[in-house]
Amino acid sequence: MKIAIIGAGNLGLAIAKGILHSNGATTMYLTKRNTKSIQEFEKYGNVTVTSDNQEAVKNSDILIFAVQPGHFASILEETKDLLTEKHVVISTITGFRIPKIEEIIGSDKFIIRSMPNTAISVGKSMTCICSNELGKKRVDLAKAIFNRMGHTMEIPEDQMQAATVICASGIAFWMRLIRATTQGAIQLGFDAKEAQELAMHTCNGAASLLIESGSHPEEEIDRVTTPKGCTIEGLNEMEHQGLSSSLIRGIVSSFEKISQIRKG
Ligand SMILES: NC(=O)C1=CN([C@@H]2O[C@H](COP(=O)(O)OP(=O)(O)OC[C@H]3O[C@@H](n4cnc5c(N)ncnc54)[C@H](OP(=O)(O)O)[C@@H]3O)[C@@H](O)[C@H]2O)C=CC1
Ligand SMILES: O=C(O)[C@@H]1CCC=N1
Repeated sequence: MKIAIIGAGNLGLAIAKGILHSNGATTMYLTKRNTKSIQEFEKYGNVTVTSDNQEAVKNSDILIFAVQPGHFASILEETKDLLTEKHVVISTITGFRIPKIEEIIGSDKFIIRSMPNTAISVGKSMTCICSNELGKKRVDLAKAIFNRMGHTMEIPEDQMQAATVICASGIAFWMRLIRATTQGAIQLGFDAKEAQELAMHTCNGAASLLIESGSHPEEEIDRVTTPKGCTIEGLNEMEHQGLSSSLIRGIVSSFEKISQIRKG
């Protein structure tokens, strides 16, 4: 597969690492305006680093756009005349709806909207996908690409904004929870390194329990909460302090912010 990542920033480079570590590309173009910081990627023999988006588009089939929302329209304008039937346009751009992409490049192109997260760099992204009408013929291809680097779910475009919050921003939310747990562990006497190890592996174990057993979180909580024990004591205190409520409110605020980005 000949893949171009247009906008090799935080997400673009995470995708590049995921693809390179899973040997998912025959050739890869990485673009950004200032290429100095990513020059090292050329050590992979099949990677070309350039600021020339048109060169990347001409020499690739799968185009993954990972630029800031405000830059996307002009980059599509710059490259649209080079798009042919070989190209699959994959956008990761927050709040940029498919009809808006079609307005610029036409509805006769294979368009996929994807929402990965930065865990794609280690092959653990939860990636949501939708497409335009024509792009339905390339959804399986897009899933195959992203399944190599985690788990995918096809969803209607109307749910993409919510998926952005839960899956993409979600990485930051979970990081903060792991960090807070680490701080608690330090207060209880572990050194910082041990504390983080305890927090992240316990988090990993909790997610794996659900993924592998298919059980409901409350079922697993019931298995841990000894009557009159320490777990229920801690859990109830967290809820008195608004743990679930603050998470839900944060998720909704994040969702509303995307509506503002879209209007902007
Ligand atoms: N970060 C994340 O976890 C996620 C981000 N997203 C979405 O992905 C997109 C990228 O986010 P993120 O990676 O955080 O942003 P970054 O700012 O880190 O990356 C954007 C990159 O685009 C490059 N760029 C800007 N203009 C051009 C241009 N004309 N041609 C080529 N490259 C260009 C910038 O480099 P330079 O200035 O050198 O050109 C920069 O490296 C956003 O739309 C975001 O909403 C979606 C899911 C998760
Ligand atoms: O914070 C943001 O706006 C982007 C979209 C999701 C993750 N990062």
